[in-house]
Amino acid sequence: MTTRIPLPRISLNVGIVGGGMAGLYAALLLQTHGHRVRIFEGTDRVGGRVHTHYFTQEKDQFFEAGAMRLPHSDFQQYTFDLISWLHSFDLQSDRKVELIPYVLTSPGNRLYVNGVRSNGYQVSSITPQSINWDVPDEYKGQTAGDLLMKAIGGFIKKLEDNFEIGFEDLVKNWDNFSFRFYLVDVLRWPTSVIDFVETVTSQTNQFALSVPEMVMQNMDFDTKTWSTIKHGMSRLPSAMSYLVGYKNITYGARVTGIKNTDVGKVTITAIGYNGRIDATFDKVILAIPPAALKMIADRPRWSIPKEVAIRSMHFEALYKMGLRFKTRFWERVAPKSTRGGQSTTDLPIRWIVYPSNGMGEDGPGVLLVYAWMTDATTWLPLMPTERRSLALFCLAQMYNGEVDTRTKTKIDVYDLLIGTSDAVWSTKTATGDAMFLPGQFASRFEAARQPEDNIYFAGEHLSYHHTWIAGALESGHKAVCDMIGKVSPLKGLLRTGHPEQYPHHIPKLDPTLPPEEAELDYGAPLLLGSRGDEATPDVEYQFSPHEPLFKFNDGWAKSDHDSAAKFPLDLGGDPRHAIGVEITHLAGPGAGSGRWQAIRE
Ligand SMILES: Cc1cc2nc3c(=O)[nH]c(=O)nc-3n(C[C@H](O)[C@H](O)[C@H](O)COP(=O)(O)OP(=O)(O)OC[C@H]3O[C@@H](n4cnc5c(N)ncnc54)[C@H](O)[C@@H]3O)c2cc1C
Repeated sequence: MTTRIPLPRISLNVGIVGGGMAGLYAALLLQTHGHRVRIFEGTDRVGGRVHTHYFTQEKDQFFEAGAMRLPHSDFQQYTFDLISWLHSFDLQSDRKVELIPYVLTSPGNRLYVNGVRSNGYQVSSITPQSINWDVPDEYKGQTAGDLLMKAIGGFIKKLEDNFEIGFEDLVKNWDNFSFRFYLVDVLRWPTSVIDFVETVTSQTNQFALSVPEMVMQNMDFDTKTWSTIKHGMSRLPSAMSYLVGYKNITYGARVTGIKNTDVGKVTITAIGYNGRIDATFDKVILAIPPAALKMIADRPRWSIPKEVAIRSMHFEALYKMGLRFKTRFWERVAPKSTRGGQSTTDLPIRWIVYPSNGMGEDGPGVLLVYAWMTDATTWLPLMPTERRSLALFCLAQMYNGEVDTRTKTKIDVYDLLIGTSDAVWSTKTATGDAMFLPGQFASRFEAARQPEDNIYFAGEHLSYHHTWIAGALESGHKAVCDMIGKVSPLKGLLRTGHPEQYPHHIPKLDPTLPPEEAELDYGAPLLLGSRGDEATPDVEYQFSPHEPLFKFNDGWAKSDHDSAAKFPLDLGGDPRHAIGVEITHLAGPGAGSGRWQAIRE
């Protein structure tokens, strides 16, 4: 039987700043409850920290510059529910979001730490003894995994039993302490043991984060089954933006001003190469990282705790380089070939992640190196070509001289390289990932999430699950609930199964239908923009073009019901102002031309 959710008496016009996962999710949720949205995205693409870089359009020639894997834990249900919700639509094949297994660890993964080569499959089984790490005798035979679980297992158990009580307890008792302090002063671990566990299971200085942050990060990794998205994680924001409706998104629009109006609405100012737009909405969601929000100077001043939170919530840099080689040599090398998973080293590259897509295939393949925190920031001052040289130098230490079992030739990563693309997620561009310092869950989190008049806040940093897509979705859901009252998250009709098994017909999206008629027969009145888009008709806006070329309506475009479609869909961005990620492509000798080239995105 079909339950229809009635259209709300008042359909709100909501401006959303940021087209990342939090912003897109909030937009879809609002639309399914009959509200209209316009997303302002500063760059020329949606997805934010979900960003697949495609070296070529050939199969599996990509790397994930941002999010790459999804653990099947209870806490990640937001993401899987969203994906099954997307399955309710008859999306065309290049927008379908299909899960494939992600291999977290695999036989043949390596460990190269302290100059010792060891088996990195199940890296948590490494003991200090096995890699000559000098620790007091009673610790020599203990594995990194056991040590870590002894430290945090009790906290994780409490969270699993009852998340709310467990988390409150964790914050009340331990938030003011760094994880390192807890290990030294409470568990009395010697520094050498702490350094061993940190080096092998995480990244340099990660134990400087708060106890709750470390517990949450490890809890999410303590999951057996993982997935990734076939053909790249960008499929997810791409499908979402299609459903939001292309005409409801303005790209290249960096928001620089937010004002409360006298009649209780909110005006957003966005700029780009093509001009400036001022648009007034009933309500606004700011789904951008705090470093980006902080730099919007022209906005209301909120409470002291809120302003301190915006200034201080801690983010850490992340660094990834995708390297495309002529062969998937890591799958063919003797004796330690591998399919998927990751190797660990104390060399600057820290982790080598092997692709879970295209395993066993012939032809070129892409692997990536991945560093967090201090291990990431040390890459940033280097020139792109230096970064490439360093990555290759480290990979050569891991593989050069070993034999490719198929060609019987020696592996030389320099010769095999076709090209690189590296992604710098740094606080310079207002990203990285939220990783809270001591005291920040207790003193910053609630203040930062609190709505202010008609302004609401979202982003992974405002959820319990930092560094995950699920956290961004959870925050988008909370912002929408704060705005319109409690609503359910987006869920598929069935939790599992293929679209063909859904009990209702799968609606075809018909762009000619007006939105009011475009209802899914299982319920929500759908204002999804891909059908009957009318681009927020009641929104008052002014567009001030930089160039006469863009002049229409005597130099100002003002919305009304007849000319609503003129709402600019791209302000052109501003190449001088980097938002999000800096991506640099370098062609290697294997690219064909023999010249090594650099292209900056
Ligand atoms: C390297 C890396 C690896 C990761 N790995 C995983 C993983 O394996 N699994 C997982 O689940 N998660 C992973 N994550 C985390 C996940 O990607 C993020 O938690 C999530 O995507 C954050 O979404 P968001 O909407 O909160 O923020 P964002 O994605 O940062 O979105 C914010 C958007 O706002 C835009 N913006 C910023 N300022 C302005 C402005 N002034 N005006 C207009 N627009 C603006 C930005 O361009 C961006 O599109 C990873 C992240 C990174 C960086």
